[in-house]
Amino acid sequence: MAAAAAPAELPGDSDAARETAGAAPPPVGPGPFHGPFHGACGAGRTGSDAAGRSASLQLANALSSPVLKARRGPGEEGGGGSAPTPCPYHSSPSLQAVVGVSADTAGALEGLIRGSWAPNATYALCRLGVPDALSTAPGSARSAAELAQELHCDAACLLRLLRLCAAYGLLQETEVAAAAAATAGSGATAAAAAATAGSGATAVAAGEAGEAPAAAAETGEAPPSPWQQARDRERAAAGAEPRGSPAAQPDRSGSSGAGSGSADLGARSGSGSASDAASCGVTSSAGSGLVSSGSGLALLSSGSLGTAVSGGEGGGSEVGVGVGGGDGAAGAKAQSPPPREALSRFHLTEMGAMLKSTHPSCMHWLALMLGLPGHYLSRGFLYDNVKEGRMGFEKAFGCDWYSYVAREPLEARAFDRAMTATATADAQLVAGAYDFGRHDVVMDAGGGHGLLLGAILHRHPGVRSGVVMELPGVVAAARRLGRKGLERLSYVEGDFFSPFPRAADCIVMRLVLHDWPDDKATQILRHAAAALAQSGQGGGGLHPGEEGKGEVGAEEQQEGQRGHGPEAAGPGGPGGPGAGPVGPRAGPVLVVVDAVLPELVGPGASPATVAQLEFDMGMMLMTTGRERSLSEWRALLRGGGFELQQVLHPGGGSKELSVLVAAPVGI
Ligand SMILES: C[S@@+](CC[C@H](N)C(=O)[O-])C[C@H]1O[C@@H](n2cnc3c(N)ncnc32)[C@H](O)[C@@H]1O
Repeated sequence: MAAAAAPAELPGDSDAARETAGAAPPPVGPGPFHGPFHGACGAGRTGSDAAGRSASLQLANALSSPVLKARRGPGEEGGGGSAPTPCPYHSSPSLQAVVGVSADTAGALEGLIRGSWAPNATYALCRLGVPDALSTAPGSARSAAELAQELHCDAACLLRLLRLCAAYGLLQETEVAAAAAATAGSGATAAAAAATAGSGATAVAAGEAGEAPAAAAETGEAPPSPWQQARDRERAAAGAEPRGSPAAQPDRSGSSGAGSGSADLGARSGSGSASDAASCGVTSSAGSGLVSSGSGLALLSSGSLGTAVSGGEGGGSEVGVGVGGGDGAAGAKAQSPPPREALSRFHLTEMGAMLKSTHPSCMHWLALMLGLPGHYLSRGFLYDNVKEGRMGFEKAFGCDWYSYVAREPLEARAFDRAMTATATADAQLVAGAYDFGRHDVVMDAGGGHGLLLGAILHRHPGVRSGVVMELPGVVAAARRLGRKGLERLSYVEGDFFSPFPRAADCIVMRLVLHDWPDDKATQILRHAAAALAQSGQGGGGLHPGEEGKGEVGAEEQQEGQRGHGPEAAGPGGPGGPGAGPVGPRAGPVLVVVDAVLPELVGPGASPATVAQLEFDMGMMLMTTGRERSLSEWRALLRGGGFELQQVLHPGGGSKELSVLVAAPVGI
């Protein structure tokens, strides 16, 4: 009882305590796992010397080895017939871990446990505004320091985030000095600066000039800095061109940040003379907070004196640029090289550009949604969720997800637009997977901003009209987004837990049913079945008394915002693949677009399955919803009045959604 009442003890605590209590003395000497096996298990215990203990550990190592055990064969354990002497090391959990766990498996498990920082990193990147502050043009790359100043954040920390994001493929890192070197040779300012600095000044930034060590020796330039040398070695190991070779030089055509045809930091100053950087008296606060910027470098180029740029809020950083600083203090300051955040520049890759807030993919919003507290913090409540069987989100925030977004405008906006982002990837696939053109009225229930329905209408001219049924707030947002070119699309306010306000002969639900547990999903399905039945009775219009309620007319769509509305669905419109002459009308159907989990899961599951199962955790935490296997879908649909007819796999998308086509039973 007492033990059970000790809440602070986590599973494994008591094991750890036992291990500590019975722990073997620490190994002495060169360590137990070096050198050949020799001696017997008890040998180390009879002697008190370090060598004995070491031998004992070696023995423990050997005895614990599954390979040796297998070689010895049964009955040989302990050797010689006498009872084996218990070895304290043999039973040590630490030693067992070392000898009994494969490094590959342990490494894979560690990787799994640590997971990826990508959601946090992309969220931070977007929230800081980095994608919007960068472009894809290599020539307009900007230093971390410059970005930090503009975005009011810490330059050194930002640099580290940017480098991680570069490794994810979102950014490309280049060097300001390498670009600068391209122009420094002929730069009048460089020469003037070098002359002003006087001989004997230390060339602090020449290591950034973009030369390999050998080339530097030939030209008499200062050797590369240690971190630069380390990177050169990394590059050489990776088979890349060494720095300074033409292939390793960044695109110089647009090195605007450094200023064209002028001198820059790290310029080649010639043997024994001061580098431009040294002569410019670059200063650094406590050696860490220096901020340089494209504009700062431009000032260098134009020979401005005494330019000081203060860093952002947290950085406490500054750059002091003083061409012609001949005094001893300036020379001493110039000894410390400019920090990397002033030298490393970044531009967006094509993938990174999708994180701009203006990009039509809306990935910016997906990154925000996944990093904002609603999504990110609720993950920390997974244990509680499983332990108590109650939505972790509710435990974390005291309400359900939809109540939460109703009071958190940023999360609401991020959520709605993130839905559009994921719909963008699926819209074309889904529109082409099923012949919607055989239906008269297609309704997307819980259809968000209407991007999927827009793609369907665009691709299937045979559909007379499409209607998105959504919550009032979403319909209002959709009004602002516009639907230019899709006059057949309308929006209607509705609640799918009540009778649908309109009838339709095809009802689509993408990522709707997975939001809800079976009993709620069954309610939605029954209302959908009723709306389909209504269409069969000529009830394609509004229900009595519903005329005009919440309907968004074309005249209300004036505030078009490019890129987000259904017209952004992309190619594949009328005349595209899948479009064709209007054929015979089909019977009423429900088209569910959702994940289908495998019935059994084990090692080797596809990345899509892993993504689906991870999504399932999100559903459990935030919505009480769930992903379902095919047998679960079939049962759910049957309970809601449908018979599953077809399962289509259009492929693609991050978690490979399936298209389930079901017919209402008894219509
Ligand atoms: C996970 S989102 C999917 C949105 C869209 N179908 C898509 O694929 O992008 C679920 C949608 O259901 C809507 N929704 C939630 N509760 C609803 C209700 N009671 N009636 C109608 N729509 C609702 C939400 O506003 C949200 O847009």
